[in-house]
Amino acid sequence: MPDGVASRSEMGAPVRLDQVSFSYGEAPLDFDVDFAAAKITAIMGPSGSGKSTLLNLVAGFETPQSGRVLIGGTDVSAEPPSARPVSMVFQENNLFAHLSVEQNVGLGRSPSLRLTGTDRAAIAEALERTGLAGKEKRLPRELSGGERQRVALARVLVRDRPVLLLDEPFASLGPALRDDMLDLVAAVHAERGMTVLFVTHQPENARRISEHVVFLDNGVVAATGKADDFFTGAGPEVFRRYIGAGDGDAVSRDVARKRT
Ligand SMILES: Nc1ncnc2c1ncn2[C@@H]1O[C@H](COP(=O)(O)OP(=O)(O)OP(=O)(O)O)[C@@H](O)[C@H]1O
Repeated sequence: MPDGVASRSEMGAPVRLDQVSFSYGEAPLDFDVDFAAAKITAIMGPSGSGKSTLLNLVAGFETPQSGRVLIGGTDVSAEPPSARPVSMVFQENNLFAHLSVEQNVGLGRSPSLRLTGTDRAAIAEALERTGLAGKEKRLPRELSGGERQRVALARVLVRDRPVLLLDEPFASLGPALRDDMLDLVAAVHAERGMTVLFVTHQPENARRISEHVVFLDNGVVAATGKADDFFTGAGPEVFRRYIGAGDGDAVSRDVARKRT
């Protein structure tokens, strides 16, 4: 990639949740888990198992009641989201409706949109990379769903942070477009080596780009391992039943029963 956007960043930072406890007021969530530096890890598990909450704890949108969040070995538990070395892409609502494509991407460089020549070159490069060249002046409502997610990815490119959090970012797209987007994430990961935490319900999505799997159930990490093992039937039984059952809640009840 030319100099404008991306001098290759440092390798991704490891992410650790060290005995993190958190609750929205109901059942507590307890996470004690490591995410390998510079790898893509799929976070899977039944609905309500705590996947989005885990990402929000890493991003700083939620704060642990006890325990620590470490990124690159540094305790960031008390840092606001803007101070953390993290980018995040959600399923939707990533963009400001009143700002153009170019401006939405530019926010990744400067929250006030005071952009230098280097910033503008980086933005142009990221738009080219994500297939959005020519659509710079459009507003989000003038884009397709897939294009909007490309804008969010372009912003990630210009931010160039060592950790990327993806919360079901392509769930609303059709299968072919979803595969294109996953391949784009994989290509960017191959170039930059950031640490990616990828929440998904879809085993085929996880399998396509992930090297590791963290499986959550009822607010705890129920299993971790290599994606190759998990998706070739050699993973833990709890995961095999989740995939096989196609009914996360049934598995969840089962695990809950086992623990009591
Ligand atoms: N803002 C909130 N206020 C109160 N409870 C919440 C809030 N967000 C999530 N929860 C609860 O916390 C638990 C974990 O939710 P979370 O969204 O992390 O699960 P998830 O695994 O991402 O689910 P899904 O796959 O359905 O998106 C659930 O019991 C959920 O109802």
